[in-house]
Amino acid sequence: MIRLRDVSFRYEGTARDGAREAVQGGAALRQLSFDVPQGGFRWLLGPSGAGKSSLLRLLHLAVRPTSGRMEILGVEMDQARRAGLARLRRRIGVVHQDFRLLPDLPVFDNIALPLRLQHRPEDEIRDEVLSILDWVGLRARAAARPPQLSGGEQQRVAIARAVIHRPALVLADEPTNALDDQQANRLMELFQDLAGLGTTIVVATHNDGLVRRYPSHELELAHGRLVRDG
Ligand SMILES: Nc1ncnc2c1ncn2[C@@H]1O[C@H](COP(=O)(O)OP(=O)(O)OP(=O)(O)O)[C@@H](O)[C@H]1O
Repeated sequence: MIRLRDVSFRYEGTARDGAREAVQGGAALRQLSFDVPQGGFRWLLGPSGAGKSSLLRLLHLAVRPTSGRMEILGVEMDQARRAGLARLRRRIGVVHQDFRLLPDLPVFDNIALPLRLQHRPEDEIRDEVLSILDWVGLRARAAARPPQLSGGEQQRVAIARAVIHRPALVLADEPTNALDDQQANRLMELFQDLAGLGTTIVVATHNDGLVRRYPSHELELAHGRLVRDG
């Protein structure tokens, strides 16, 4: 469950997720109020600069609202302590626009990371990673390093890493921009399956064709404001 009430956000410091140094400017997000129920799917739409990535950063707890109230997975942000936030973030899977894979680690270990953070037994990790590598069609590339992969392959690794630990919330920023139509359709089927199992999913995209093929509830931003919720 996500709940925002009058949430505004202005870049003033450096984002914890390593976003570029903040610059002076207006509010990136203005007075957003919306809910997403557990297991809900939302398209996040709007032109470049509308605030989609900023909203995903906020939902990923990489930055905090400048004002307003925000509840993520049942935790009210005001009350959340730093330790609690780290725990909460482990229940969120993210596909970053620029993938953010660890370049020196093999594909296998990149995907295994969220499971290792959960201290899962290595044999279990091996089974889970190999099975998702099959699903993304990259088992043969398990030992490769991310820089040796194509953009589409890297994006599929990023997707596998985001969902392997069955997070309660998945946030994806343009997760199909390096995929062909068939791969994008398979990703949407995965998202639909995950939502059916109770995962909340928010996907920012400019892929109009995909949105037409998979019509769903839309959150649309313009100049940092929510102009559509339906
Ligand atoms: N780290 C930052 N520091 C300062 N301003 C930022 C930062 N990141 C984004 N902005 C500004 O916040 C506003 C919203 O940007 P954001 O990246 O959230 O838009 P977007 O809808 O995701 O765009 P795109 O579709 O191009 O990714 C823009 O005015 C942008 O310049």
